[in-house]
Amino acid sequence: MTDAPTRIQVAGSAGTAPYEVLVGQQLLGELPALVGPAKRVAVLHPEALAATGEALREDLAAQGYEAIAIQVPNAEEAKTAEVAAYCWKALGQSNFTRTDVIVGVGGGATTDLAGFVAATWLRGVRWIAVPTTVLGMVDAAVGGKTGINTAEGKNLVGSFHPPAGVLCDLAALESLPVHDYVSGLAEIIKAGFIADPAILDLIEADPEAARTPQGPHTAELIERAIRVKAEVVSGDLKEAGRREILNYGHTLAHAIEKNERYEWRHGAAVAVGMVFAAELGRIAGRLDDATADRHRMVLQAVGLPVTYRGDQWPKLLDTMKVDKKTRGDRLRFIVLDGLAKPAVMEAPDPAMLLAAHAEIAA
Ligand SMILES: NC(=O)c1ccc[n+]([C@@H]2O[C@H](COP(=O)([O-])OP(=O)(O)OC[C@H]3O[C@@H](n4cnc5c(N)ncnc54)[C@H](O)[C@@H]3O)[C@@H](O)[C@H]2O)c1
Ligand SMILES: O=C(O)C(=O)C[C@@H](O)[C@H](O)[C@H](O)COP(=O)(O)O
Ligand SMILES: [Zn+2]
Repeated sequence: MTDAPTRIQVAGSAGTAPYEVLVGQQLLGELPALVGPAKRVAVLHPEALAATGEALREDLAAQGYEAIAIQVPNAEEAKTAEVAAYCWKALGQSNFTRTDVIVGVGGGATTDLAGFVAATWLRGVRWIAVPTTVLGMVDAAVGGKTGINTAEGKNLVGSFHPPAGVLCDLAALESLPVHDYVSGLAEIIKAGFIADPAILDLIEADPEAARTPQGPHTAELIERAIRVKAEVVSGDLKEAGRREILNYGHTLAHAIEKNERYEWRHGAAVAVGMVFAAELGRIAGRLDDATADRHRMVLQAVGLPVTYRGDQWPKLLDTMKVDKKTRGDRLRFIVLDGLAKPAVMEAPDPAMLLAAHAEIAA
């Protein structure tokens, strides 16, 4: 017998339906109920999860669905217009209609792509997220931000298209390489700094344990971070305001990812980006020294990076200009006015940006 899963509600907004995020073990039995009366199901998965994708496809076929598997490249290589076009072709060739359903199984890159394909195919079909990384569970699969990258930057094309449900099967984390597991901790730590400091206390108490799925607080950390995300997106699906707090650390992070040709994991870049944002807050006199220093300590304790090459600043600054929070020529950053007090900093003085950069420059 497995315990009943935890169910976290995400409210519908802007005309979208509410849905649940389930966290537990052996959740795939929940899939048919979510798929509902569709005739066809497309299981979109990365190369690394070929066996999982095929097992899921077979399972759905055994339940009577016309099930196809669409294999896409691992990680950010999947978040391109070319791969999206490949998926559209597969859907077209299987006569995929508006009542059919896409299931995205994988990390955040895969679910971002799957959601985007679902948002654009026939102007929108239902989709279900089955995240298999820490980062996917606590952040990417929840909230309906879907998208792909372009040559100019990260996530520049996309749509708000919430899933019909999210199944976080913690058993999937057993096969995740430690580097990827730890990368996901960055978004959990982000949730700690912007909204739920108990997360930071749990990680700081035993950072080594936080690095593994066997740690005593794994489920609690994941559920706490999901609750933060669910609460925020429930009130502001389309990022008209408060949702911007989820972008803490991301302005610089996305520029680093692009600069590294997406060879850095998103979470690693977010770790550096949060230290930068904390320094910006400190330099502006908005954030106390202890909270700013706490960023470096907790991130380093779990093995995340807190510095980046110092010679890249002009390129990073240039890329930050296309960040989605930018308005005209005004760069905007999420900073902290204190622990769990996120706020927007509008058009900071370039000298302040440079000073914050000096604090993260390796
Ligand atoms: N939509 C959102 O709100 C949102 C939020 C946060 C991040 N993101 C996006 O998520 C992406 C990062 O996601 P990620 O950190 O999950 O990385 P990822 O999706 O790139 O996955 C990392 C690697 O792990 C493999 N993998 C996935 N699950 C596995 C498993 N269980 N066992 C073994 N290998 C597995 C993947 O194939 C990939 O090679 C970025 O593109 C980021 O922009 C989106
Ligand atoms: O859900 C959100 O809103 C976020 O900003 C969560 C981020 O962790 C995530 O990386 C998101 O994809 C970034 O979105 P973007 O709008 O800056 O591309
Ligand atoms: Zn992120």
